[in-house]
Amino acid sequence: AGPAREPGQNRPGSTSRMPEDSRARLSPQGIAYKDLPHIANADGQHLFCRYWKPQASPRALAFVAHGAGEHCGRYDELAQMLTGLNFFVFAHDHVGHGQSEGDRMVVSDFQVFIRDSLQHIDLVKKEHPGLPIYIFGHSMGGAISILTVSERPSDFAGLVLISPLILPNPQSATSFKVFAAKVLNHLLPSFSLGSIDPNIISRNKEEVEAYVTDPLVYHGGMKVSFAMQLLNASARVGKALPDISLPVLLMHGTDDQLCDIKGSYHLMETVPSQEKILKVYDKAYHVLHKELPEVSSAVFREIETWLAEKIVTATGAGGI
Ligand SMILES: O=C1N[C@]2(CO1)C[C@H](C(=O)N1CCC(COc3ccc(F)cc3Cl)CC1)C2
Repeated sequence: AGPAREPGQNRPGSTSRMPEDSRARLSPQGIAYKDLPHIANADGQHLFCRYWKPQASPRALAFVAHGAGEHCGRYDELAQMLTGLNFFVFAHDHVGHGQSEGDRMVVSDFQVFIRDSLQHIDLVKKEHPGLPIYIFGHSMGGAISILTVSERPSDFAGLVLISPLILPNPQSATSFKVFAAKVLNHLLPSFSLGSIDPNIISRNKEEVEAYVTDPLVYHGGMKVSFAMQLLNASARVGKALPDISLPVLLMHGTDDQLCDIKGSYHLMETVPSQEKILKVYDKAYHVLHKELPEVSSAVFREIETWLAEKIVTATGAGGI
């Protein structure tokens, strides 16, 4: 009956699967989740997590929500900067992204991203009770952050948004495309609308190259069903803005072709926050934290300055 097989090893042609528990569950890259920092979401899907711990005991927490098709490892530099301010930074790869489970860039409902973020935030808050928590979001992660804050209006000390998805870009979501997407979604939800042109994410060629060669970034086309979820998200964001009243730091490039800067202007006109700052970067493209050096260094400095003054006053360690 052929060579002896390890228990559980499938015989060719057999349909039985490996035991579906954490011991055997492998990431899309084939790494056992038991060897990776992870959480299991409410649907039992394993989400890969990253944690950046400060040297001293943390003064604040920061959750980072990454964007469509990318992964939280791309925020290492931002996180390192924040640990320098004694922040404990944490993030995960959203369902269907990076080293987390789920079909690539597929989500049953945009709310799954918000639900999973709140689960992770609640988990870390339990380990660090009483610390102020800030939430960061870029692009689609900006929409996730806004909707996460709108579910917990008093839980967050501040919201930092880097070229957030608020209004779909009129090019990528013309009314015809929206109509077509709605019709297609019923007929061919997996129909591909084509992938993001990497050259429009940043003017920094090295960063474009890093994006193109990053194996954890999804380079396939965007499915109609996912585009519908993004449209659903931007509609929900529009409804949530009037209830956002926490401090907001917002940054957007004038030449962003993926998320319209008009969305950020709209946010500034709509959120009732007492403190809301919009920094506009002339001629900059979409990924401001991975743009030309003068832009990205200004973005990091902006965030660092804004936060430094906030946690000083928050911990009352201000001047005399
Ligand atoms: O560093 C980074 N940043 C990234 C990549 O790598 C950019 C990407 C990201 O999140 N978005 C860029 C694309 C955009 C498309 O939007 C739509 C498309 C069709 C449609 F019908 C309706 C919409 Cl709204 C969503 C937001 C994350």
